[in-house]
Amino acid sequence: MKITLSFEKTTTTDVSIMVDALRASSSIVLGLNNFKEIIPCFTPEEAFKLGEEYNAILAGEREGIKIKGFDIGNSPKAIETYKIPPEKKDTLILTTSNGTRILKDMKSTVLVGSIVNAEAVGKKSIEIAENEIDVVMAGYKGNFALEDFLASGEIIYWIEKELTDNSIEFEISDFAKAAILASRDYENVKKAFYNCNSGRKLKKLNSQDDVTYCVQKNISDNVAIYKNGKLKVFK
Ligand SMILES: O=C(O)[C@H](CS(=O)(=O)O)OP(=O)(O)O
Ligand SMILES: [Mg+2]
Repeated sequence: MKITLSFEKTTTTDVSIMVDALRASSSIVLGLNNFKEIIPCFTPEEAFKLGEEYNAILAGEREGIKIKGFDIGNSPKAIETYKIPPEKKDTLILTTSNGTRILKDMKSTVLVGSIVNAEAVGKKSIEIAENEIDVVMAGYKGNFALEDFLASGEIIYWIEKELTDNSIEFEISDFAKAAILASRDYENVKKAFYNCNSGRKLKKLNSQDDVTYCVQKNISDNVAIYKNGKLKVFK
């Protein structure tokens, strides 16, 4: 099994894991506790159209702030605890600056991962991959994002552990190994989540609670799979 780490675009047609730790991946993984399906889309206009078509709830942000006319921002906790009105379907339309955009061009089997489901997504990726798993950091508008690197390291740590425990031969790229090493000290990981660009930006927007929520390790067994334009829990 070959394990790699990439930025924005995947290098495989086998299995990719999209990682946008602050906050899209966490919103998707935890949002699936409340919504049966999440439809990621790329513009607010598209979201409004899909919202009507599916009689769905709208969530998303631009510059970290809830989009005008939307029901929820890109807050994992707000999405997870949102009370769906009886006249609406339990479908969520989600548009964010980075994570949902990254999903668009992936031709592989795509799972969604973060710190909150690192063990679950790591193990599931091994079950379904033929010979390659590529962990893909979403980043921030074309730039490297520290939180995605650290969350990817946590996921790859679990992939390596599972492969070792099951005596499956593997090869991990040096970039992926670097992410594992960087992610081992959990206290430092937490500090980094609060002090990275996205963490500081969310603090300024009074959304630091979301950082606290997103940095919790393995609180969910949900593995989201992106298929036919929809994200659902992969069973
Ligand atoms: O809402 C988010 O957390 C980010 C955008 S920003 O960093 O707050 O501007 O979007 P995401 O697609 O989850 O990276
Ligand atoms: Mg992000």
